[in-house]
Amino acid sequence: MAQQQAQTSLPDDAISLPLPIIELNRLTKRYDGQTAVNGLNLTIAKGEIFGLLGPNGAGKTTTILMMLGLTEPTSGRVRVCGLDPTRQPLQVKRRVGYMPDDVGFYEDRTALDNLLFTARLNRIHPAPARVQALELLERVGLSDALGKKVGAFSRGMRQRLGIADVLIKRPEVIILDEPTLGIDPEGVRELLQLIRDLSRLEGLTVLLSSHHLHQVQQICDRVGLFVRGELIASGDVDSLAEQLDDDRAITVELEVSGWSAELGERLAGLDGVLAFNGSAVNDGGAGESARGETAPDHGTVRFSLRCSRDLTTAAAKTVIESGANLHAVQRKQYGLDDIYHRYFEGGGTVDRNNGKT
Ligand SMILES: Nc1ncnc2c1ncn2[C@@H]1O[C@H](COP(=O)(O)OP(=O)(O)OP(=O)(O)O)[C@@H](O)[C@H]1O
Repeated sequence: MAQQQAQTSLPDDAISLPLPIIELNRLTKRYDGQTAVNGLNLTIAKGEIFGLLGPNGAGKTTTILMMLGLTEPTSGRVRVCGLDPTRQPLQVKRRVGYMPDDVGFYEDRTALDNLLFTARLNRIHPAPARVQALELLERVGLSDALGKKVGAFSRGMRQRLGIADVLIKRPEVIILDEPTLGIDPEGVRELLQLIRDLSRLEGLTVLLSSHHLHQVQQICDRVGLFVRGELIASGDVDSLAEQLDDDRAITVELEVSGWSAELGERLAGLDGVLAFNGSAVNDGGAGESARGETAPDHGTVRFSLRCSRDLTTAAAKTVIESGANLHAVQRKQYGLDDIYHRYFEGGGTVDRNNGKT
């Protein structure tokens, strides 16, 4: 009881809430009557890695440009590090590092020279700039290439140099627009790991735009799904899947020998079955059938049930009780990946009510 009283008497400000670094309220941008960003509300906390995920043309770059003060919102409010980018673009630029999808470097200059040039632009004294540039080149794994001309760099090397380039001014926030574009899978893995380490070690806030769910999933604390200028869901990966897939349908897959039409009917009739599908295994691969009863009697059949609840045990029991042989049973819950493709296939068409398969 005494403990409870002590807890309730704590002042409000004793509860540490994550500090918002980026705040967007009802942010809207229209270009010649076309709405690129529509009433966007989003808060990103200090130290967070946030993934802005969406297909081409969703409005990700436009949102980023508004955060940087490079394009003016039609309406709504943006705050980055507590600053208004439209009115205080230079202050924002000092605190935010931006890496566009195609970073521009002086191709005929070395990696080190390019970093020193950026340092000069940011008014960093030459001596500490050199120390910092060498340190950053090491951090991004380019120490061996510091004297190499950037024109000879691979896409992955350029992106890593791009990260060093945005970090040289020691920003609080880094915004990376499609950072993994055109990099091979191994390079992508290394780059994402680097971004995550930087954020974790230095408390750096990262906003990453991408249309690759897998990449965003690997490193982001939270993801926002952006489609046609609207944020249709945001949260950690699990909560995102829940928000988008209201019925959380589960698929149960069975492989059964000694199949009978009667068994097909019993399985399809289980309470909670939304849809079903069966195909014969032992007939040379042919014989895909939409309904269990058309599969051959006594043969081996792969049967799949889409269910509103987990029917794995009930389905297995039904098979065994029928006297057929259950070779395999597998429960599959659709992940964010399936949901993402369901929403974004067909160029980002979204119909939250009818878009589900
Ligand atoms: N300067 C502009 N003038 C007119 N329309 C524009 C302009 N910039 C963007 N748009 C339009 O706004 C919409 C959003 O574009 P935006 O580049 O922000 O999307 P995105 O999600 O970043 O896509 P991508 O990954 O292809 O860059 C698109 O329909 C685009 O054609």
